[in-house]
Amino acid sequence: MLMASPDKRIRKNRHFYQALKHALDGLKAVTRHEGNFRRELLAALIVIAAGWGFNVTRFDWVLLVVAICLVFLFELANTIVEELVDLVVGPHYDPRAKLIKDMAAGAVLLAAIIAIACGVYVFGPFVWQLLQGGR
Ligand SMILES: Nc1ncnc2c1ncn2[C@@H]1O[C@H](COP(=O)(O)OP(=O)(O)OP(=O)(O)O)[C@@H](O)[C@H]1O
Repeated sequence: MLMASPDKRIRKNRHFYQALKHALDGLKAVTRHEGNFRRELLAALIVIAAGWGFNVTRFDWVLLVVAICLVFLFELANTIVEELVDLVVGPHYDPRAKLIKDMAAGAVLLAAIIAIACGVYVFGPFVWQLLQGGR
């Protein structure tokens, strides 16, 4: 279960900075408590470093950034679904809870497959060239 920030206010945000702080609190919580999110952050940093190293084209950068954002957004949505299901169902087995969580995990899996396909499209030719050069 994720831990909320200690701020106990439940009324509407009074100004933009308050809304921004709460949004950042949410991102901080998911980064601190979700191992998958941290692993994806590390993978994103490696992909960005590889993009730099191989000096990929602007189009390739767009593909990589969209792929990275896609995975982060789906992982965030999956975490929200898990938290909501746990809030409603609690520590009990419920076949609908299982279905909902499995579908949310399936959505992350699809996003990850799309991201991997983008990675193979961008880096595949470089890796192929390296392998050819090594022979
Ligand atoms: N209340 C429940 N009733 C039935 N099945 C559940 C319930 N909670 C979780 N499950 C099953 O256990 C799996 C893991 O659920 P859990 O909430 O622990 O996700 P998780 O392992 O933290 O996922 P992630 O790795 O994406 O964070 C779910 O995909 C689902 O199949």
